[in-house]
Amino acid sequence: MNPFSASATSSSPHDTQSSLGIDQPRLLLVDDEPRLLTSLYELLQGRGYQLVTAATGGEALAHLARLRFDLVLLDLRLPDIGGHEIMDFINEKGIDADVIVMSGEVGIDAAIGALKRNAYDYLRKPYSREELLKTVANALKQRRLQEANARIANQLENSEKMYRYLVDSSPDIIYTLNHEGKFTFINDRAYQLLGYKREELIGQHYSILVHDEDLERARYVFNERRVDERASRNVELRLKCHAGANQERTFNNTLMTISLNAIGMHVPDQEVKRLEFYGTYGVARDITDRKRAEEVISYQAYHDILTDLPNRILFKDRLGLAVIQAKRKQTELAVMFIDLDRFKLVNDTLGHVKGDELLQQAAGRLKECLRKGDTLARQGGDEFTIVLPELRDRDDARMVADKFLEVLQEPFDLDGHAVHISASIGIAVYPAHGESIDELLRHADIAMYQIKGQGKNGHAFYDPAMQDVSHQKIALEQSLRRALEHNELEMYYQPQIDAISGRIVGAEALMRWNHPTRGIVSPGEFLPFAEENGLMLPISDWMIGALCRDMLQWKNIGNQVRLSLNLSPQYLDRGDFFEKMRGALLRYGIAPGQIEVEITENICIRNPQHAIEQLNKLGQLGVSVAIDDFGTGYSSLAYLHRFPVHTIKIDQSFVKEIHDEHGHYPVVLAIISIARGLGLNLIAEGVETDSQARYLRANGCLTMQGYLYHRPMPLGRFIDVLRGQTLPAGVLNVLAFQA
Ligand SMILES: Nc1nc2c(ncn2[C@@H]2O[C@@H]3COP(=O)(O)O[C@H]4[C@@H](O)[C@H](n5cnc6c(=O)[nH]c(N)nc65)O[C@@H]4COP(=O)(O)O[C@H]3[C@H]2O)c(=O)[nH]1
Repeated sequence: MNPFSASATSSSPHDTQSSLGIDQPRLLLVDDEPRLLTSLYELLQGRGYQLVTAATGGEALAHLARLRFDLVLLDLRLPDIGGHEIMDFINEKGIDADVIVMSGEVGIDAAIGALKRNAYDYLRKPYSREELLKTVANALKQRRLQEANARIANQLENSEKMYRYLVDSSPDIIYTLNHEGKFTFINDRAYQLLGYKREELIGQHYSILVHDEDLERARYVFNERRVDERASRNVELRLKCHAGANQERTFNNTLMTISLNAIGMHVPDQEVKRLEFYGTYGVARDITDRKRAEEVISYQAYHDILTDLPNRILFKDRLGLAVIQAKRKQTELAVMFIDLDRFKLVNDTLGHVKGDELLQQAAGRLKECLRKGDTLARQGGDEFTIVLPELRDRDDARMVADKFLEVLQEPFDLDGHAVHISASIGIAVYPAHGESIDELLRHADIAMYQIKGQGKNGHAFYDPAMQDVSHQKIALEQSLRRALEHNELEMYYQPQIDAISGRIVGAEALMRWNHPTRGIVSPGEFLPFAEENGLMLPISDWMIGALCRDMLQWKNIGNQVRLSLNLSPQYLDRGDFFEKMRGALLRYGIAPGQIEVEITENICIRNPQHAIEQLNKLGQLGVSVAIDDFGTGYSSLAYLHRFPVHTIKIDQSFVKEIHDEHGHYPVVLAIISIARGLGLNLIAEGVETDSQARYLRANGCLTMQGYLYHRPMPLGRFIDVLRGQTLPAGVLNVLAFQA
């Protein structure tokens, strides 16, 4: 039994921890010769080693199985199990311990056998103490180095793994190029983004990826040699993707925009003692989506989304450039201002969606009339502007304008509705009509308004005399405001006659403006203007008050005829219209049943729900509703059921058609039968001749309004006429004639 084995080790029986590094190296001393084992033990003791001894092969194997050793000092000749067998055991079990064989064997075989079994060294007994100590120290040193190496190798391997993982799972393309610009490494992302496999790119020149137009810029980045902060950063380039192979990108699989950072790679040159360039290292980020978003944003900033045309900002820019060019080349250019006539009507009647569709179709037609280099833009609403650079002469502009009018005249198909519109076009020519952008645009606008004022559907070149017209407009606005303040407005009344009895059954209130210098101005001249300038609401407020005051005077003569008043769409749209009306009737003590409001068909379709509510409230109050100008608007018959309508007025344009009392006028007949079918009252407007009156009467329209009976008249005269109701028919006619 080994005398040292119990005391020789302080390790726990299950201790398998290496003694190198943290603890002292652990050595197993194996020798069957007690004296040798003791002297070996004593020799190594106190030198910082943990020592375990074994006197037999079996004992040695037991220790090896239980503990981890750094070094085994092994005698070959043991009584039970030989040294070689112990080494075989060590090798087979993969025990990580170095072995120094100490043997008295003189034959070479023992030494060869030991070295074959990976012995660290072979010491022939008797060995010198120094030799043994040195060999042990060397073995442990080598072992320490090996372990350190293994640790470093392991760390390197881990770090390599980590970097490879980071590189391959990076959202960016990461690559290296050699000094010739050929790929030496590229990560997996290249395949996902560009559609090229790694092996397709390795060895290829970077230029196969770069968009031709960007090659020049790419040269600097892909050949980047700098490594400091001056190295390329965030350089934008377009790369070509592998056609078809790209699965991830759903759009634009031919080009990808990247933002590229690159730095040079260098190795120390031993001979000349400086850094030698051997390639570049780069990271490319896919910024296609961002670029796209930026492009969309910038496109939207300069284009009209509805029609896809340049907007006013881009137009001004283009016009500015065209003016500079024209100045340089001393040529003329034309600026046009187009406003679609009747667009508002379409928008109000068919709704905004159809209105938008009309604008799109109109824009498409206008675009087709242009040459390359011309710019068509949408200013907003139904207004378009055009610049025709390098005009040969004004006839060119005239021809283009004619073409515009021609293409817009064709009916537009809006979901089965054939819609007709026209346009008013104003033209200003550089330099004659202005040299600055604003001047040209303003003058084209003035020319356009001139056409509008002249009945629309045409074009006109700017003329300085037109300035007067626009000044007149400003003056008109000012004087209309003054008219309200100075009480220059007045209500006239036109009687409505029962054709059978010849009696006045109602009257239509029509507004007049007693202009201080122009005399009596009819509403057609100032009300549309008031609508445009926000004056319609105060004017309508005034109208309600004036009507109520006037009606009090009829009341005083004991007359109860019904009064029709015209209601502007803007007024009906206003939330408090109903309250105003009710308040006024209450204040003046007027019976609502005496009032009928006239609305045009278009009002019913503009905002049907609101209109229905307002008109229903009026109906509940007792006020009745008449549809004016019936048959001229866009309303469909279906609306008649939805509105609380009591009366339809046949528009005077249809009445005018009647020349022969025995003729056939289908539109008039259709309107009469609609009124009859729906149980509505019917009034014919603009009756001027006996034959018209007779035709209407014969076909069932019994209430007439028109010059044949009475012209619209001021209140005083109207009251006289009402008083005369009791007079014989002949006297009535004289009164009518005087009016
Ligand atoms: N040729 C001819 N014309 C006749 C005859 N009988 C009546 N007229 C005219 O025909 C127009 C009928 O009025 P409207 O259709 O409601 O059309 C009106 C109405 O839409 C609007 N309007 C008139 N007064 C007011 C008002 O107080 N408020 C609002 N919102 N609109 C008004 O202005 C339009 C034009 O009014 P006025 O110039 O007064 O023109 C009136 C009237 O003077 C005739 O036998 N022959």
